This record gives sequence, C-alpha cells and structure tokens, in this order.
Amino acid sequence: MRRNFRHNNHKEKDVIITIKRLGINGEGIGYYKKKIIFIPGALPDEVVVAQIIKDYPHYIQAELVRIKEKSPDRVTFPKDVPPEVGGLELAHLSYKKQLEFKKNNVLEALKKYHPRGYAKYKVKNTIPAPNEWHYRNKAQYQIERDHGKTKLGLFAPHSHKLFDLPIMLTQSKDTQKIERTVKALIEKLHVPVANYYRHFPGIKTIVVRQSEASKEIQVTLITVGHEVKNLLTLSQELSKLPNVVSIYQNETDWRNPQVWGNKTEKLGGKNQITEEILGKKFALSPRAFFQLNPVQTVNLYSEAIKFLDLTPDQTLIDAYSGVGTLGIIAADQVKQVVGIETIPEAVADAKHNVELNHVKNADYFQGNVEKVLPQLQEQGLPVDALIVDPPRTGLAKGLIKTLLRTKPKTFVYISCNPSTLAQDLVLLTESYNVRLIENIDMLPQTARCECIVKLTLRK
Ligand SMILES: C[S@@+](CC[C@H](N)C(=O)[O-])C[C@H]1O[C@@H](n2cnc3c(N)ncnc32)[C@H](O)[C@@H]1O
Repeated sequence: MRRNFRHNNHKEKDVIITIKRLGINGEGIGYYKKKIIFIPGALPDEVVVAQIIKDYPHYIQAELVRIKEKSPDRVTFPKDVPPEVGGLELAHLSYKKQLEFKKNNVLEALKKYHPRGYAKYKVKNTIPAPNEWHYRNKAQYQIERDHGKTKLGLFAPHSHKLFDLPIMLTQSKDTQKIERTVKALIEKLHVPVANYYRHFPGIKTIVVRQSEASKEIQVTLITVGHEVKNLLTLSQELSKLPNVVSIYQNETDWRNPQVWGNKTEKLGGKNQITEEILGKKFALSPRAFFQLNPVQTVNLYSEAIKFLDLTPDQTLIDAYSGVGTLGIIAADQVKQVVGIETIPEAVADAKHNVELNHVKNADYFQGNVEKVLPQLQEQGLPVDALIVDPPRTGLAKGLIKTLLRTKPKTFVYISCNPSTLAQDLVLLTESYNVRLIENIDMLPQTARCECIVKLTLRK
C-alpha cells in the first residue's frame, strides 16, 4: 500500500481521513482540518490512514498507508505491478464504478465551467471497452542502466524514478514481449544506454506499436546522438522476431524536453505498418498518432460519424486528422473531405491512406488547424460539416473564433479532456446548442475520459 517514493525534507505525519469523492486523476479526496487532502489509491466512503507528504497553502498531498474501512467497490490491485506507474490510477476500483467515474468527470467539468444550458445536456453512460486489460497496442518505455542493471519501463508521475516493468497488464502481450526482448538484446549486444547525468549517448526510449488487424509490429529506438555502437546489429536481430516488419531510429539530444527528437531514419523493413478499422486500411509511420486501443476505436469512430448525420452534398473538415482515419471512413457519405494535421509524417500517411483505400474525394493539408482552415476558406472552401479531435489542450482560441464566424451546420467534437472541453463549450455555445454527449472508455484502469459531443447550430 505505502508507495515507495518519498518527497523528502518534509515532516511526515499519519492522519485518519474519510474519503468523500474521487478527483479528476482518480485520487481519493477528503478533508483534514478543513483543507482538501489528496490520497492516491483511496476510494469514496473509505476510512484510511494516510501520511502527509506535503502541506501546500491550498491543499495537502498524502500517501495511503492503511485502509481502516474498505469500500465495497474496491478490487484487488494487480499483483507484480508497482501502483506508482502511470496508467493504473483506477485499477483498484471495480470496472462498473470506473465507468461511472468517467461519466461523472464530464458532469463535474460541465458544472465547474457551466457552458450555456449545461444542466440540460444529455450525458450518456460510458460505453465500456470490450477489453479491460492488455488493450494498449503501443508501448513507449524508457531505458536506464543503473549500477550495471538495466531497467525498462515507466517513470512514476512527476518523478525521475524509473520502474522496470517485466509485466504490464494494460499493455498488449505482444508489445510487452517485444519490449522485453529488445531489453535482453541490448544487454547481450552491449548497446550503450543513454545516461542523462553523465551526458552519455545511447538508447533512451523504446517504442513498440502493433497493428491489431495485421499484427505487424514497428519498433522505434529513440537515441541520444546518432552513432550508437551495435545499433544496426540490434536492428538486424529485431527484424528476425515474429511480426517485427518495420524498424526505425529517432534521434534526439539532451536539450530536448520531449520524448521524440526531430530526425527519424529507417533502420530496416517496411516504411509503415498497416492497421484496419471499419473496413479501411491505415498505414502508420512512427511519429503518427493513432488511438491506443484499436478494438474500442471502432466504437469511437462509428459513434462520432453517426453523430455527424452527413449528407452527400457536404464538405467535411476532419480537423486534427492524424493519419486521416475519420475523414477516410466517412468519405463515401460526403462530396469532399479536407483534413488538417500538424505532423508532416502523419499528413504523408493520410495522403498514402487515401490512395490505399481508393478514396477519390479526400485531401489532407499540413499545418495548424487555426491557421490553415481560414486560409482554405479564403480560397473558397465550404465548411458544411466539421469534426474536431484535438489533443488534451483542447481547441486553439483562434480556431474557436473562426468557427463562431463560419458556423458549420454539422459539428462534432471528440475530446480526451473534459476540462478543456467544458471551457471550449463556454465559447462555442455562443452559437451552438449541445444536444448529446457520449462517453466512451478508451483506456480502462486509467482516469482518462473520452467523449463525443454533438453541437447544433442555434437558429
Ligand atoms: C487526438 S489526436 C487525433 C487524431 C485522429 N483524429 C485520430 O483519431 O487518429 C490529435 C491530432 O492532432 C494533431 N494536432 C495537434 N495540434 C494540432 C493543431 N494545432 N493543428 C492541427 N493538428 C494538430 C496531433 O498531431 C494529433 O495527430
């Protein structure tokens, strides 16, 4: 129960707390001397002993020590997996309650930011994932060598403590197996592992992605520096593994705070792996975004396209289009599809995917939606129907302004962050009504929510 990492230099004290509710990140929330206290791992209605880690001016961060009174919704946390690693924030809560939590998170965000008419929105129950475990088809693990021992896994959130993960229950079995095989090969071939503190070049991150449909696997070795001893031998060994068909090196340096660097080079095999969703094929290069749970993605895309109510005379804008998934799937229901996406490799994949699926009426443009959409409109592009699927930061304010001016009649918003969604809705409801919000669980065991919003232009 007691987590292994400590924020030192603070006096630690045990307190008894009754948990009132869950916070947006799945942590238990209670009160201590009238101040809010966050206790990860604790559940509503439980009475727990917690240790205060840090007393901030407006809240207290604490660690769960022992449960005195247990919630009936508590389930056993999976064995052999450290609770500190990200991605298992709700693994101690029954799946039925996880689904309720996700719907509630959306309701709470609406209540907090109160977009126009929010109390009347129809917020539906969360659609469960068909696969509660082993659903992630992409693993992005950090590698570290510490006192001669190699660790490969995930950092605890807000920490530099890396957990070696021989087992990860949300990860697909094949991606997990390949990660461990890469680790073993790195050790066997004495491939250098990067060391931040000594500024020592080598492999820093191993990304393994598998197509659910074709089972093809792509491995990307993210390295600090370009020349890494025995990297090519490693790549040759990897290409002998079952289903590994595409191997890349991505190069970064210590100044870059992002995981990925800007240079990506193929080491062996095919340029892309091919995924298939709703009868369409999608080629994926290493940098391109793709949903992490392809089985549940079928439901996400079907529901979102259903919400659009498309007609054959419409031009559909697929904004934040990734590799072109939504637009290509919907292309035969409309006159024309125009996609906009910022990552050049994803746009190249989208264009390739248009051809792969023999789609004749879709085109994809590279750049920021907030800039490219107004430019295309100036050139005469009609915006009849719009689907937006932004990252967690939500819609760019410039884009919201453009939309309030353009007023597309048909508008669907896919969001992976209820908080930015609710804030965007405050602005969008100047011109739109919100009819329906569908919740869908893409990432079981995590506190992450995904929802689809149908917006209707006010007369
Ligand atoms: C949540 S993903 C959705 C991708 C796609 N709709 C799908 O389902 O696979 C968001 C995408 O938006 C892209 N993106 C982020 N900011 C952007 C911006 N300002 N303009 C255009 N695309 C952006 C990201 O690269 C990413 O591919």
